Amino acid sequence: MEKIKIAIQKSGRLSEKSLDLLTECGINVSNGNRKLKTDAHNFPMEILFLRDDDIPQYVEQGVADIGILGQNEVWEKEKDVVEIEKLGFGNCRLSLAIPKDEIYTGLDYFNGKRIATSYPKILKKFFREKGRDVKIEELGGSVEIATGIGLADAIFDIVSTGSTLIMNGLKEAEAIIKSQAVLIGNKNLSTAKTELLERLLFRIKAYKNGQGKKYVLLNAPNEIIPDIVRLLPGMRSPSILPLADKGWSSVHSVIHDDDFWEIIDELKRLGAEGILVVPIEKMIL
Ligand SMILES: Nc1ncnc2c1ncn2[C@@H]1O[C@H](COP(=O)(O)OP(=O)(O)OP(=O)(O)O)[C@@H](O)[C@H]1O
Ligand SMILES: O=P(O)(O)OC[C@H]1O[C@H](OP(=O)(O)OP(=O)(O)O)[C@H](O)[C@@H]1O
Ligand SMILES: [Mg+2]
Repeated sequence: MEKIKIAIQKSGRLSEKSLDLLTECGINVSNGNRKLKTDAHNFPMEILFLRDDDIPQYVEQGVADIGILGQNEVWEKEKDVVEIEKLGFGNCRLSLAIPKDEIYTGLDYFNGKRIATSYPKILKKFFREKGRDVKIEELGGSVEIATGIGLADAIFDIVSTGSTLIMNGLKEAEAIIKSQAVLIGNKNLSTAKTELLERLLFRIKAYKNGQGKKYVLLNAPNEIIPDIVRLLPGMRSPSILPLADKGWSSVHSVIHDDDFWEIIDELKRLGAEGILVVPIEKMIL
């Protein structure tokens, strides 16, 4: 039987979350013995553990059929691959940063300056579009050190919390682009592999749909049910079941984490009782 080959990061920011996603999709992978290639136990899938920089090229060539990596690497490598699905982790931005005591005057500040980065293509394209002339110093990593050692006047690198910038005496001047982990794929997958990809995607979407949502069950007197339904639209509409206690119903619905507490407060104010909140593992729409 044909297997789909997926490339994930061997060790780094995305490794654990990539494996966790496969686990959430019911795909069991054992990687205890540092093997760089392994088979899933219960899905026709082979997992390749690689440097994230190499994944776009391998997916383009078909060495791997699909891969998980940051959009930043996909954009930088400019390989002929398709972005299939955003995965909702590895969220970060690519930013220009300068020494903290400098006065930032807008993009003109960078005219003629040396900027250190591991993302020269993205940076070159950005300044070309903005019509500014900069000198790019390409570095493989530890980019934040570049200004402190006199290699560059500014840097362009990944920022998340901003603490690496602060620790290295820098401040964020411009956030250029946002990135997150994505699933990418080869453009010419066989029919069998496309079917396997569809099965995987179905599971990824079911997992993603359940993220950031809660299942809520509550009891309420029938006269306030219309108000509660207005608050809890649910997926289609909430389920309403009569309780053994006449004049009362049980309402079941899905709510987003974002407005969770506001809705709970309002439900209580309306007179709902016995509110039960349950995490959602998967949701198939
Ligand atoms: N601080 C962060 N917060 C969130 N996501 C991040 C952060 N740093 C990096 N990422 C994302 O995770 C990806 C991998 O980051 P990591 O630092 O592990 O890369 P790397 O050092 O290039 O690894 P490799 O050894 O595989 O080349 C990045 O390309 C980016 O998409
Ligand atoms: O804004 P922050 O939350 O501080 O995160 C940003 C840092 O995270 C990444 O490095 P990582 O820690 O993955 O180490 P690396 O240099 O080995 O890639 C990135 O290259 C930045 O240096
Ligand atoms: Mg890398």
